[in-house]
Amino acid sequence: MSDSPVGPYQELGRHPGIRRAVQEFYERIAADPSLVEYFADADMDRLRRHVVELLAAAVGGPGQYTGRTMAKAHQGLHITDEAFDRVLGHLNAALVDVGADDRTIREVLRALSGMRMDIVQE
Ligand code: HEM
Repeated sequence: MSDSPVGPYQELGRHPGIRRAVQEFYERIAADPSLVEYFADADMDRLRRHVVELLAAAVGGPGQYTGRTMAKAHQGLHITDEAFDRVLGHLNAALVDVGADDRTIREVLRALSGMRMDIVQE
């Protein structure tokens, strides 16, 4: 019998844990006056579903990301570096809230930081 390694996907509580973190994340974004405007026309159910898929895949979980590319999804939104940093800050706080450990949080943030070039299009 072999032990199954506990990776960041398991540590986050698999899909249920990731869904809770993403719920928490968008509650924080909705409460941030500097960000709400960006999301005014967004389909939030689709967005949450796609972010869950993307995060799960980013931490080695099963399933596929079925949304648009990051460049396409954020095209025309004029997202600034400052807005990007605030969004990552809310994700960090949401992950702390759901009890993720530091190592997992660093791993998630590192994976997403690499998407800045595609998302920030001032
Ligand atoms: C690493 C950071 C980010 C990730 C991983 C991310 C991820 C995503 C994903 C997966 C989607 C859905 C794409 C689809 O449904 O096809 C999306 C859409 C969207 N994102 Fe981001 N995002 C990030 C940063 C940001 C920032 C900084 C903002 C604004 C300040 C933002 C605003 C939006 C909006 C408004 C949509 C919806 C667009 C629409 O439905 O028309 N995102 N994002």
